[in-house]
Amino acid sequence: MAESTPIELPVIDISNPHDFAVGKAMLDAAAKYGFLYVNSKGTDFTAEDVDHGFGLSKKFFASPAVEKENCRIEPNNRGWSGMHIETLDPEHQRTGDFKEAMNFGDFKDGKAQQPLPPSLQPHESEIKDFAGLCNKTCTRILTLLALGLEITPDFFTTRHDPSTGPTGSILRYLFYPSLQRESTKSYSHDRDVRAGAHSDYGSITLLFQRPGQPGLEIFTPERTWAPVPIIPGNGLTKDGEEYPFPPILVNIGDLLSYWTDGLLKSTVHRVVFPLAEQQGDDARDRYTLVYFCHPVDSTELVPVPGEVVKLHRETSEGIGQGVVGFGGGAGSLEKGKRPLTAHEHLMSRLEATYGFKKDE
Ligand SMILES: O=C(O)CCC(=O)C(=O)O
Ligand SMILES: [Fe+2]
Repeated sequence: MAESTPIELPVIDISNPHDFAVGKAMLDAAAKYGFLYVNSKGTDFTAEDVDHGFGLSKKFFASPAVEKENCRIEPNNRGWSGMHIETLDPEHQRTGDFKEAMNFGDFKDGKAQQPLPPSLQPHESEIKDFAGLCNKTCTRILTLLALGLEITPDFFTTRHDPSTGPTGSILRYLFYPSLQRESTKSYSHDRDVRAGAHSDYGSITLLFQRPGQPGLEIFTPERTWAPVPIIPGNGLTKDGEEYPFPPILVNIGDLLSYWTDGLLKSTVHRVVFPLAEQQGDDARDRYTLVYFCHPVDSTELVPVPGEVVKLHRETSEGIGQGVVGFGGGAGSLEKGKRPLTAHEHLMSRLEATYGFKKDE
């Protein structure tokens, strides 16, 4: 079986979040693929920040299971989920995802609002700082998307400001053990996957990856699975320089797709064991850091204003056909019904994935 052709996505420089042309380029990519890279130079991160984040994640996943057990994931989506606990594509998966994850919710006055395991307790402020940098980078991206949509530049950022109220934003450490680990013994190539096909729930997602640890694939408009390279193109920036760390992969989530009536695409993706890994020549653990950015819980998802979304709404046939993010589009709300809040939108998605309702 041949590995399919990798997808080519644009790499966008977000160092100036007020550049209209960059906003348009970002909107184009978000509307066409739902995925794009941002150049790691011109974000709010240094290579050291990112290395340090991965270091903490490794330390956590290597810690004893009994310590992680005390931080088990809760219905608020915070905490640790062990191997096979999450099943992102329950219709097609026989076994849960071949991964472990640790989710951190909002920090308040510098403190995590959830139990932290002993391996991470001494690092609370570093984790908070990393989440803060993620939020800052998302502010740049959301400003550029607003420019592209020709609405007030702070339309999204004022609604994603965690200092104004609780949000559903999550920083997530992920660990996908290689096929040489004991915990992947039961893996069967025909039936199993590292993370099942899914779309993300929030506004935008940032994904940090490590060189040499591939696995992400996206479902293309041609209805094929395409691997996403960790470092795109020839591995260098447009100016022929090396990236300080692999470009951050950004994707649009269901909520932002819903909010823009499907103009921005929430693209289905999954994580697999790459062919080389399956053939046993190149066993690699994969670690990723993910930031799911969500609006403040109380945000009402009234349709995003402006001519760009309006024109899309008038010309698109997608509304109500399951391609505009979960639950139709904000613009197709029946008369007399109140808009969903960001919190309600998230809860409906989480219930569909974890089935928390069933256990209540
Ligand atoms: O780890 C990855 O590569 C992707 C993770 C992901 O898609 C998710 O957690 O939603
Ligand atoms: Fe995802």
